[in-house]
Amino acid sequence: MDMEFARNMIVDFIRSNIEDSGLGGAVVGVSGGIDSALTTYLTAEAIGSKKVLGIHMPQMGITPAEDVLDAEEIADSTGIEFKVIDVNPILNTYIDSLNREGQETSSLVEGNLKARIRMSILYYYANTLNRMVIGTGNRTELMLGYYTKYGDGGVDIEPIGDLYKTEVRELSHLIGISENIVSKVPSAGLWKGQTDEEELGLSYEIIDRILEMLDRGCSVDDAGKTLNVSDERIDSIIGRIDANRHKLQPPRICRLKDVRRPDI
Ligand SMILES: Nc1ncnc2c1ncn2[C@@H]1O[C@H](COP(=O)(O)OP(=O)(O)OC[C@H]2O[C@@H]([n+]3cccc(C(=O)O)c3)[C@H](O)[C@@H]2O)[C@@H](O)[C@H]1O
Ligand SMILES: Nc1ncnc2c1ncn2[C@@H]1O[C@H](COP(=O)(O)OP(=O)(O)OP(=O)(O)O)[C@@H](O)[C@H]1O
Ligand SMILES: [Mg+2]
Repeated sequence: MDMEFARNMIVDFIRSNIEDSGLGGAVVGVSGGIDSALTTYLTAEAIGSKKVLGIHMPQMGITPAEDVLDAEEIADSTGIEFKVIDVNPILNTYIDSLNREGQETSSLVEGNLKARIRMSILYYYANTLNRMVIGTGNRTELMLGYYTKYGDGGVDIEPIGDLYKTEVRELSHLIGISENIVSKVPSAGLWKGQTDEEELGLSYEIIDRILEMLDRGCSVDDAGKTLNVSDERIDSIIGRIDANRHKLQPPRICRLKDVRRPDI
């Protein structure tokens, strides 16, 4: 891919979507990870840093301490407005209230809740400031459904949604995002020690090559042989794509056209 060309297209996409909406700017969740770093840089380039609010939302005890420093560095180098909001008190209030119902929970359930709390905070500011929430999902995550529905997936536009994770790294490198952010181990940060590649069972380099090959119509067999990956691993990727396809569709509506009386 011509990365300079892609960069210009993404910047134009952000600018024109915000202009067409009549909204006055952007709100981005800045985790200190590469996806939100790249999105923040491109959004600041598109509409000017003064119209971008970045919000870091750590969960004390779970979010690594260096993430806030990395998020601050992204804000400093782009010149955007920046806030830090601790999600712990909000999360604890939810969990205390829900635990009283006696239902058992899990780190995945609580992690998804945390992602939805972050989404609510971003929309609180988008509503208040008359701005758009900018998504940070990449093509790999969107194809796999590797995000929380209505959590980090609950956004207004997805500017980097057609870049594979490995292309996100390439473009971030090209625009000069600091090496410690570009080379950081990807993590959703939903529970302590979580990493994307451990949960997905393969590296992003391999996943992206599998996705590219499947996209070109290659068989599981061909992809497996070319990449030296077992059929089971490739099937697990296909399984994720199939099981999570609903996340990319609007909720299905039960259509009643055939039973509606013509005189009403
Ligand atoms: N066929 C279907 N049609 C319509 N809806 C369907 C459905 N199947 C499930 N659902 C709904 O979807 C729900 C499950 O989806 P969801 O709530 O998203 O939860 P789920 O997909 O189970 O979990 C989220 C996954 O994304 C990962 N994640 C989350 C956040 C950030 C990142 C990151 O990389 O930063 C990664 C996380 O580690 C986990 O593996 C079900 O409870 C149900 O409500
Ligand atoms: N602590 C956080 N503070 C603010 N936003 C967050 C936080 N954690 C997650 N998010 C939001 O959720 C998005 C999805 O997380 P994800 O981990 O996929 O992206 P990333 O952290 O930017 O990059 P990486 O995948 O390499 O860790 C982030 O890009 C960010 O917008
Ligand atoms: Mg992350």
